[in-house]
Amino acid sequence: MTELTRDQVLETLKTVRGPDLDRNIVELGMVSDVFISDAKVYFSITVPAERANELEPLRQAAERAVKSMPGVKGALVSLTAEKKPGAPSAAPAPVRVSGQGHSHTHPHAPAPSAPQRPAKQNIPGIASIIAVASGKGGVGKSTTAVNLALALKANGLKVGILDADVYGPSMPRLLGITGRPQQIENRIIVPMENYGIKVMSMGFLVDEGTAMIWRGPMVQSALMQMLREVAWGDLDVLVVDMPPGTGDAQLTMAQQVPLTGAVVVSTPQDLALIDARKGLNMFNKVEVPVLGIVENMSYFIAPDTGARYDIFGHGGAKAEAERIGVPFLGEVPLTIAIRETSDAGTPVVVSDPEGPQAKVYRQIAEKVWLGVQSASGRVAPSIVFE
Ligand SMILES: Nc1ncnc2c1ncn2[C@@H]1O[C@H](COP(=O)(O)OP(=O)(O)OP(=O)(O)O)[C@@H](O)[C@H]1O
Repeated sequence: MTELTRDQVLETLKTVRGPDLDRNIVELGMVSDVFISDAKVYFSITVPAERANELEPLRQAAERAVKSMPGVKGALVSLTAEKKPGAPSAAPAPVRVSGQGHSHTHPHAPAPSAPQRPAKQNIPGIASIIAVASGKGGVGKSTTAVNLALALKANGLKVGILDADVYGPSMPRLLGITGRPQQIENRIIVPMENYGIKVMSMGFLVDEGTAMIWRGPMVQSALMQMLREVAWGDLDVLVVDMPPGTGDAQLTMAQQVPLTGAVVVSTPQDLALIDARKGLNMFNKVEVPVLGIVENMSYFIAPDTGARYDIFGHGGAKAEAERIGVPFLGEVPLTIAIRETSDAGTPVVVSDPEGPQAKVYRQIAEKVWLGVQSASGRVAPSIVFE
């Protein structure tokens, strides 16, 4: 088979009409550079910010068109917001961050006036709980959660993962775990385990593909059961992979789980950042300290040349974090390695622990752990991060 070229992709994209239907998206100059790697195609489409929701079908049409090309194994298309020259950036949301202080030299120092959080019943044996959340789906929240957990483990901590994304549990697949957990006395469930971390997910209890209709109270009780009726043993940290979004279910969850802090994952596009800001506000509302923002799919690394391309508007999350005064935890590039290892159930932190991606996650884990220590008012133990 002949190799797929950018021109062929652009030719195909000419069949996708622009929002005003007069010309196609290529002629309208809406398509970014196109990158092809291992028969997977990556590009973004620039749209006016205010029309982003309305233009989601356009993104899907472009993705479908490319995926249907012979020889294409996959496509990742994102919408990027158009910046009007000279337009002021959106006013920062009034995010108050508990426990982060105002010092530039030590962003994690607890603020003396930090509001008292309502007492939630702690879970015996679990020293700290971190939520990994995103304002919207598909930004790589679960991928970040699993690699963060493994990076914390790699540094000697006792780690568990609770997959609270009951609508689309992904931990069984990401960690390559099959089978059902055992139940011991008093309905207590023994968590599954792989790579040295304990895991509980609704995905172990229902068959994949089984349509689950969850109503709010069911979600809450399933979550509470997975949290409190599981033999977690002693954990330094439990990482909770939250369901995407900032609706009632997420809010209740953030309220009911005794969270030490939250990590918000975003992609760099302005549009994703608007959603990320909603996530930050949600934690702010329930007075859970925000440990920081991770920018995922920050830039693209071509696997053949190792060259770096900033096609996704890299840096947006960092700027946003600075603007609203929350720590910026790090940039994770879009790489084939991260995607393929996740799909194979061997996340990059364990499959290539010395590689550049694992290093990024370890650095994020270091910052998160420091944040956890200061949010819970403890002095960081002497764990040495490289
Ligand atoms: N840095 C990355 N590089 C390459 N692919 C990535 C990266 N991060 C995530 N992905 C891929 O993007 C897809 C979505 O990731 P993931 O499932 O982690 O997102 P999510 O935000 O948890 O999604 P959902 O909202 O559906 O639960 C997956 O196919 C994953 O492998």
